[in-house]
Amino acid sequence: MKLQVAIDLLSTADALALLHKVADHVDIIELGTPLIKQQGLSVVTNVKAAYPDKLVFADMKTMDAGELEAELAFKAGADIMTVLASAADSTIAGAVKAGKAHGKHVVADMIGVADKTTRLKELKALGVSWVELHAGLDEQAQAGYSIESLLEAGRNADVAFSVAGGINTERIGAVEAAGATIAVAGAAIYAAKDPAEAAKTLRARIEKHG
Ligand SMILES: O=C([C@H](O)CO)[C@H](O)[C@H](O)COP(=O)(O)O
Repeated sequence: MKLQVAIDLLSTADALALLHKVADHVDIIELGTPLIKQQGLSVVTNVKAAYPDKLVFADMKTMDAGELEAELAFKAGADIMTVLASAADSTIAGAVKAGKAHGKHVVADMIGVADKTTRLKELKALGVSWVELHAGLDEQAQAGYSIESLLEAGRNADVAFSVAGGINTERIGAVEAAGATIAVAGAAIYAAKDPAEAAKTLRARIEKHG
């Protein structure tokens, strides 16, 4: 299983400072939606220039104009961009078309999708590279939040998936056991006292589970 760091900081300088500490321990660098909204797509270009050998993931959360927004992300240097799974099929198909034209990946973010089983099948047919089973920051803040419903959807999925939603050292083993190909960790790394140590520990948990 690969490790993706989600950077939900608000400046390119802070993102680069964090990456200086953690890049060696992660496979995929995600530039979070708030970061892209604050800095624009220049943050994607700057991070890709600094880390050309890493996969750079632009968390666009595109809801409309799929082909256009995917084009913008890929032209800025992203290797992977996200479209919302709740968007119209035509939006997702447009993003996938741009992904194919650029030889890059489009990921469908399942945030807010209630009927996961049906949508997962449709997304596979639409040709996304993988789906992200995701509970966003607001959902995580609700009382009684559990990652289990994401893992259950993953166990039953017939498509490659990543998981995002408060992954930490306690939860990452269950994420891998559910069959995820990528674990996404945001706050567990960027908000840690020692981000390098946090990323290293998450990586070690993955290696321990094989
Ligand atoms: O995608 C995310 C969220 O919608 C804000 O942009 C997070 O990056 C994702 O949830 C991973 O972060 P953590 O949940 O803090 O691990």
